Amino acid sequence: MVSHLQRKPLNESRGSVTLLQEVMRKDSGLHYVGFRLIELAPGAVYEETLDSDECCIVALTGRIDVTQGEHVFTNIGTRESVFDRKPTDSVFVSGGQSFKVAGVSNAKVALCYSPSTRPLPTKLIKAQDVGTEQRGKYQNKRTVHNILPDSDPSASSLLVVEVYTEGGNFSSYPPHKHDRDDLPQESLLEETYYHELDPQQGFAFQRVYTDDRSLDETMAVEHGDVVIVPVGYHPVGVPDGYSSYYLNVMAGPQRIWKFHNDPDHEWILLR
Ligand SMILES: O=C[C@H](O)[C@@H](O)[C@H](O)CC(=O)O
Repeated sequence: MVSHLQRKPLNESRGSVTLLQEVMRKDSGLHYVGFRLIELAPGAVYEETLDSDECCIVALTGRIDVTQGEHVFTNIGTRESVFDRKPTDSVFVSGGQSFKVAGVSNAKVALCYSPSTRPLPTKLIKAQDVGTEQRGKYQNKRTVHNILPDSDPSASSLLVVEVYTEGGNFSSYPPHKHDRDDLPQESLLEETYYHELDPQQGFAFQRVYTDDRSLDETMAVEHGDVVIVPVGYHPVGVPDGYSSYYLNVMAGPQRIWKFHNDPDHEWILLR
C-alpha cells in the first residue's frame, strides 16, 4: 500500500507534453506548495498563465527555451542527468504572468509553485550562480545546491533546493521539521520531495513523522516519486550502492527556513 504522502509517476501524455508528476493544492492537502514535472520532446511547448502563484521553472535535465513577456532565455539547462551532479539553470516567474517553455532537446522541467505575495521581476537563475554546500559528516554527508534559498530575495514565498545523498548516508538528518509558525524558534514551511535514484531501480527510505506520532509514515521511495511533507520530521536514508537525488519545494507564511531538530536525535550533531 503506497502511503497517502507518496505519489508515483503519472506518465500522462498531454499532446507533445508528458505530465510526469502533478501535486497541486487542489488535491494534495497542502496550502502553499505546488509541484509539476513535465517532459518535453524537442519542439514541444508548455504554456501557462500564473494566477496567484509564483513559479520557479527548473531545467532539470536537457535544454529548454523559456519565454516570459519580453524575456527570452534560450538553450538553458546544463545537464543530461541530475546525476551529472552540477547545478542547472532555472527561471523565476512572478504571479499573474504568462510563460512558455519549449523543448530544445529532450528535457525534464520541474515547475515549483507557491503563493505570490508581491510582484517581482522575471529572473534567470544561472547555474553558475547557484550556491553549493557540503553538509554533514560521518554517515550523514550530502551535497546541496541552493537554487532559491531564503537568502535570495528573488522570490516572495518560494524556496527551491536540490540535494544529493550517496549510498550509506542519511540526509534531512538528524531529523528536522519546520511546521510551526513560531519565529525565531521555527518557521512553518510545507515541503515536497521529488526523488530520483541512480541506478534507477534503486530505492531510498523516507520517514515523515510528528512528535506525537499522529503522523508516522515510512516509505520506500523510488525513481520519479514525490513525497509530500505537510508537517513533521522527514529524514531520508540511502542504501549502499545507490545515489539519491531530490528536489525540494518549500513555502509557508514566512519565507524563512528555520527548522527544529528532533531532540531525540540532535546529539548526532555533537559528535
Ligand atoms: O528542510 C529542507 C529539506 O528537508 C532538505 O533540503 C534538507 O535540508 C536537506 C539536508 O539538509 O539534508
